[in-house]
Amino acid sequence: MYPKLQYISQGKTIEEQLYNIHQALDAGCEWIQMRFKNQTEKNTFALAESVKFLCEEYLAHFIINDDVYLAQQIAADGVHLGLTDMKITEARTFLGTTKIIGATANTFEDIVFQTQNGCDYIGLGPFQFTETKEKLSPILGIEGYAYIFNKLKAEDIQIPIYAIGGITLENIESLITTGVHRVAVSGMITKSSQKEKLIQQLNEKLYANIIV
Ligand SMILES: Cc1ncc(COP(=O)(O)OP(=O)(O)O)c(N)n1
Ligand SMILES: Cc1ncsc1CCOP(=O)(O)O
Ligand SMILES: [Mg+2]
Repeated sequence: MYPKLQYISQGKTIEEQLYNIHQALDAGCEWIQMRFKNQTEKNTFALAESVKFLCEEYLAHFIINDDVYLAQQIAADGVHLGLTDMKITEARTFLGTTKIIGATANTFEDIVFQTQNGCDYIGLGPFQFTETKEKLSPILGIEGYAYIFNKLKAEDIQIPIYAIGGITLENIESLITTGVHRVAVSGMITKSSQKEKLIQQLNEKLYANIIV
């Protein structure tokens, strides 16, 4: 099963991205999503090659944001796709069944739709406001997660779900009360001056529950 913590990379340059990813891996992150927006094909490819090498060294999962072709080209472990990116069914046909395909959802209906289309996990959010992403979907808050997780339970829908969007260490316990046991985070780890301690604390909270 996938790690319960996914780090989404940040950085405006290849160097900044590599620095942040290396730091996250050194601090114990076991799953990296490379998110490098508005870049040339050449830059994105160069970064992806270096990140693949790093993730292999650290035995970490490595997925790429948005770009299914790049994920295949460099043999990444998979891809994360939003509601306006390539369709999950198309990506599955292209990548096959061995690759991880993550899908974004903002509502219960999105989760049902993306799950039926064959994704492996869901990134559900945004939890709260974040500067990391522009054009955010409606904020879910604790109430939104509680509502959606109740419906998932009632309809016995089972798929790994990662909360995302402005999440901090202080939010984890209340998220867990709603049924969330997995998070995808960017700013909290990138900005932390004590990454190793933070990741240890996050994992302690996420793995404290018996649900895996
Ligand atoms: C784990 C995870 N969940 C959601 C997203 C958001 O994807 P998307 O809606 O396609 O937005 P961009 O990240 O492409 O701006 C994600 N990346 N990861
Ligand atoms: C990519 C993405 N999709 C919804 S919120 C978000 C940003 C997550 O980053 P952060 O943890 O810094 O809010
Ligand atoms: Mg996207």
